[in-house]
Amino acid sequence: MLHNITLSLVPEIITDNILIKAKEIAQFLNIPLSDRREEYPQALIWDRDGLSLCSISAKDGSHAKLLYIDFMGGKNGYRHANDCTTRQPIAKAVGIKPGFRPTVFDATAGMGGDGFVLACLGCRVTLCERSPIMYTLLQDGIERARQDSVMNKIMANLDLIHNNSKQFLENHGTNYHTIYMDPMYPHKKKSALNKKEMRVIRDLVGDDNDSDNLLETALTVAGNRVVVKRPKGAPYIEERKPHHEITMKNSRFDVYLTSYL
Ligand SMILES: C[S@@+](CC[C@H](N)C(=O)[O-])C[C@H]1O[C@@H](n2cnc3c(N)ncnc32)[C@H](O)[C@@H]1O
Repeated sequence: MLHNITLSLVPEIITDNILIKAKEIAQFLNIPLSDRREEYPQALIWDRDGLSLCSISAKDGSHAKLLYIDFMGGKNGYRHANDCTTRQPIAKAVGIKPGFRPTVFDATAGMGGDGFVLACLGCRVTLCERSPIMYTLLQDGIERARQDSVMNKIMANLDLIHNNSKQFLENHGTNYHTIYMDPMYPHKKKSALNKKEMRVIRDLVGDDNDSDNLLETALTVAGNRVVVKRPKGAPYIEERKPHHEITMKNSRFDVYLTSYL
């Protein structure tokens, strides 16, 4: 049971269908569905824009959005419109080549941003997320994008599953050319997590301290390669040196080629 969080609907969107769906979400998350969100420090608020995780002010019950997944606007919309070329580092890292689009298992879906870019570039991507709240927010973002005629074509490349990726890969991992991982890096100082969203996700899901086990499994099942995103200067997972690295301003991709293992 998640503590101190409720699901709350704004009155103007309430219909019978939405109420049914809201009850399903509350049951899945094991949280109350309440119209008294001022009694909770955090709430998943469902309004005309969709679902967002919000902090609630104890003083006056006002809310501030912490996490909201939008594939059509914001950073994702910008990347789709202006930055979706096969020259970008993530495309090279996962093994996109002229005439070849790898199937990708994104083992650490998070906000879905990296998986979305790969879907825009024509890869079939399976997003896997173990945090029930992150999964619920992602599902909502994907469903909204599917209602848009342009986005729907890209979203057809994206599947979403709720699971621990290690467990899923043990049974189905050989179906993918590339396994992609971007685990939360255990920063000592909070300030090192520069993006506000990443700080919120870390508060929600904690550090992904089991990423070494995930990498081990990924390396045994991936068809072609495993790609690990790391902050610049971070040690390799398990001190395992990759076959090559692609470096960017603040981060890098460690690329492990399964044919050389
Ligand atoms: C740093 S975020 C990923 C950000 C993502 N690349 C993006 O573009 O938004 C890491 C996410 O991976 C998820 N995660 C970590 N280990 C996982 C595992 N073994 N199975 C499923 N999800 C996992 C965490 O819950 C968290 O939401």
